[in-house]
Amino acid sequence: MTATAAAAGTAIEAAALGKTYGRRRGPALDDCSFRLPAGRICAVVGPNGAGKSTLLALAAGLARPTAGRLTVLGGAPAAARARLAYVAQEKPLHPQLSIADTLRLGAELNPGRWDAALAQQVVEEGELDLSVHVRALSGGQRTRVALALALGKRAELLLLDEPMADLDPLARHQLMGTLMAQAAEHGTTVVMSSHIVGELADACDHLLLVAGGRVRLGGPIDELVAAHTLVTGRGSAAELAPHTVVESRATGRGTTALIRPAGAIAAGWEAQEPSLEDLLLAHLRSPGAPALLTPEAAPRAESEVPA
Ligand SMILES: Nc1ncnc2c1ncn2[C@@H]1O[C@H](COP(=O)(O)OP(=O)(O)OP(=O)(O)O)[C@@H](O)[C@H]1O
Repeated sequence: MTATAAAAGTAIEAAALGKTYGRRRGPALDDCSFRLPAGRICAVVGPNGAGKSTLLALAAGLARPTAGRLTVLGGAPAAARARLAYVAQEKPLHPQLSIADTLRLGAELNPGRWDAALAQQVVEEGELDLSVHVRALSGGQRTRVALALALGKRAELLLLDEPMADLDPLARHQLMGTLMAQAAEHGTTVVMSSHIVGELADACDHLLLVAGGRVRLGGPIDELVAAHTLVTGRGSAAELAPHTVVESRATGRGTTALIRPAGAIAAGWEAQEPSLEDLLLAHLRSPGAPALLTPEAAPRAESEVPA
């Protein structure tokens, strides 16, 4: 693959990326390196304060890194602004505008790419009256209007910060369906942070786990899950030494551990594939476990990156 072709296939690439807010604070992001291929539906997961919103704001070009390098759609994040849509956690909209005026503003700000029919469909599926002012909407209704704006922009990259958090289960299911159908039809890359594992397992094919400002896991979800094994046995955790032990816990019957196997698992241990939830919980409980980036999520060597 040529350097240009490789760049065309990359939505976001971070190399030793760092962000510190103010001199007195520790870094919100520290030495983060990863690559997100274009066309993926990527979940950004991590505990409160992990740096997820910071990463999305940097990718949206709304904040600047204090260390390292971040490339979005092949260039600087600010240069990609017209081709990406960002929905912030607090879903900022103009409260004094009606929904109709909000969509009209979306059309004016995105000449040549605005999909009025799609934006209107997203609003109408929520049975919202277009003449109602944004200030009169509930949190979940505001989220719907913010997603209508983002989808109407027909962006190549959607950056969604906890998009579904304040939606009721029906609205969540329905909006997620619209989002996934649109992304599949247009090859859109979607990056969304969430704390709801069920929502991610259904919708996302790629994972970025951030904890303590660092990337702990990155890659296709099925590859990350397949790289781990959940073992249960009467022995002690010490017997699992040849493998990378992400987390081990003493249970009534012996030990349960999530490992990254290095070779065969000894007799006496029952092995099974973990669920995505097993994987996330074990890594969240063991922030010191060695990080894992699959080959497609690993950043390219400097020599492969186009100037
Ligand atoms: N504008 C800001 N000024 C100062 N510190 C900030 C700012 N934004 C974030 N931080 C700090 O950076 C760290 C990462 O915050 P961030 O909002 O990125 O985390 P998060 O993973 O999105 O958390 P949550 O799941 O709670 O939304 C936190 O320690 C937070 O206090």
